[in-house]
Amino acid sequence: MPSAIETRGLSRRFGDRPAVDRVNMHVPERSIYGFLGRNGAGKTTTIRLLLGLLRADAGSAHIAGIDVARDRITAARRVGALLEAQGFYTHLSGRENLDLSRRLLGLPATEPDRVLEIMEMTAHAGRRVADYSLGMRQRLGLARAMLGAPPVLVLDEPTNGLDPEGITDMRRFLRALPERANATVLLSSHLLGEIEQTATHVGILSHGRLVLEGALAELKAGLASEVLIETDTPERAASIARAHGFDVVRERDALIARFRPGDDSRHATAALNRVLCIAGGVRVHALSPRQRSLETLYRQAANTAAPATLSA
Ligand SMILES: Nc1ncnc2c1ncn2[C@@H]1O[C@H](COP(=O)(O)OP(=O)(O)OP(=O)(O)O)[C@@H](O)[C@H]1O
Repeated sequence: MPSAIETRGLSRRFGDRPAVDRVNMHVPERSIYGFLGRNGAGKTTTIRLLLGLLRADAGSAHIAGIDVARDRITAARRVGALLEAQGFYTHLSGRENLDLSRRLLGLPATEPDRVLEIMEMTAHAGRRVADYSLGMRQRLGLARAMLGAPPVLVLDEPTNGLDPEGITDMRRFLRALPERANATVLLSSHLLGEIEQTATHVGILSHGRLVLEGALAELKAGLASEVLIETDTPERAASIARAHGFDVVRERDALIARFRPGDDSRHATAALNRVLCIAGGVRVHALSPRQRSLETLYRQAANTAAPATLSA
């Protein structure tokens, strides 16, 4: 599948600290790519590099096939962004704000109405932005990012600060965007639930390194299945299971057995049960399968990127 965004060895330091460290990113066309990482992981710096707002120290970034460093203006025309500061004139209406932006971009006069309709904002277009809810402002921001129909949309934490209803609303728009706007969406967030519910692909950034990337469903399918062991004697259960070759970990108060990827989890659970109850005499109250979640992927990926590996 062709890439809407592609970076090779993309790097940027601040002082002697790498903020973005040799990142090779592939965002497939028409995907919703969840760009995940803790605060300070380097998401915003990567986005600024992609938008040509910051120069890379090394490596390259291509947006819709255009090299951002070589042809910043053309690359910028292929990407629409919704960043934190929206900068609307609040005494003007939504439509007037969009019209100002479209004039600056030299786009046809029909553009504001086109994007307002995509974002279901036509009915509110004549109202002053000062009277908009935060959710409506975010929708207007998204509409503005779509002016000129760029093939790539970059959205930085688009649900930040929204109330639950606004979040549900925004997620619905996000999921529909590739189809409605005929665009690829890079969605930056530090919220796993957000990405899990909207993204088709993920890239996980940790200490400036891209530690995991791929189609979310495939990554989840590749995860080993896990079961939660409920027992009154977790220490004993863990040591018996380990002695029989099971991979057992403690997570806060829970005891988890992780099977190998590809293992039949029903057989593996039965084998674990035999070992604990029959061979070990452990009283097991329950062995419950755990959902293969983005959280597991995230935890495993983040653990593979200790800061010690970061020096260039
Ligand atoms: N202009 C700057 N000068 C110095 N250091 C910076 C600058 N911008 C970012 N950094 C540092 O680079 C690292 C990555 O920051 P960045 O803002 O890209 O992370 P982030 O993943 O977007 O986090 P957040 O979600 O908090 O915005 C951090 O250690 C940050 O302190």
